Amino acid sequence: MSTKLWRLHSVSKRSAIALGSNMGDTQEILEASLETLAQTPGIILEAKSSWYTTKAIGPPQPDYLNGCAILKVQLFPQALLETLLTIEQKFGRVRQERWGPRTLDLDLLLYDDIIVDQPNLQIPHPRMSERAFVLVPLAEIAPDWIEPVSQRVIQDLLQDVDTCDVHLVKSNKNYHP
Ligand SMILES: Nc1ncnc2c1ncn2[C@@H]1O[C@H](COP(=O)(O)O)[C@@H](O)[C@H]1O
Ligand SMILES: Nc1nc2c(c(=O)[nH]1)N=C(COP(=O)(O)OP(=O)(O)O)CN2
Repeated sequence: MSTKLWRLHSVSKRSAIALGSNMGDTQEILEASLETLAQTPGIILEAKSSWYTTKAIGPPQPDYLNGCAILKVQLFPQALLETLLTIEQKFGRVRQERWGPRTLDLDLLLYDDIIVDQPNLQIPHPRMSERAFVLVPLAEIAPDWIEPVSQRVIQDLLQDVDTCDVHLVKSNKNYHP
């Protein structure tokens, strides 16, 4: 995947992303999408969480496999979003109904401590603080990251959500890229 120079910071920023899949070989898709991200110019994979099965929120559909990753990025937020959407398509993502099933969903959760409110991009992700399927894996790899709107750390936000539908499938504890 090529990256134009104007999309590169000279210094690295830290970003958190969420990964989800409930169609196809979900674990294979999530692992391969991280590999693709790690091979993208301007992106270094810093940490990945364990994988969790989670009950789908939205219309009736299969359970999801969810996880999170921390990236060191030289891409500006819009370029990072564009990269995520391109990788979703590469893995066969088709947009149909809202919150419908998908081979791959990559959401940009956090980017350093900045707040972005643009028509096509909101950071922090506007629904991350209410989603156990995001907070459980994110708390594993970034418990002390401050969510800049609420000014609360991730492990604190996790205390306010019901985690009973989030189950550990594959531990990536002690994973070092
Ligand atoms: N923080 C965000 N991460 C990913 N996508 C975002 C974000 N903020 C706005 N968007 C827009 O949402 C759709 C992608 O929807 P999904 O169903 O989550 O794939 C895309 O058009 C982004 O521009
Ligand atoms: N358990 C679980 N449920 C879900 C999941 C998911 O990953 N895990 N993703 C969804 C899709 O959210 P989408 O990215 O389409 O919309 P958003 O803009 O609200 O994140 C909807 N429901």
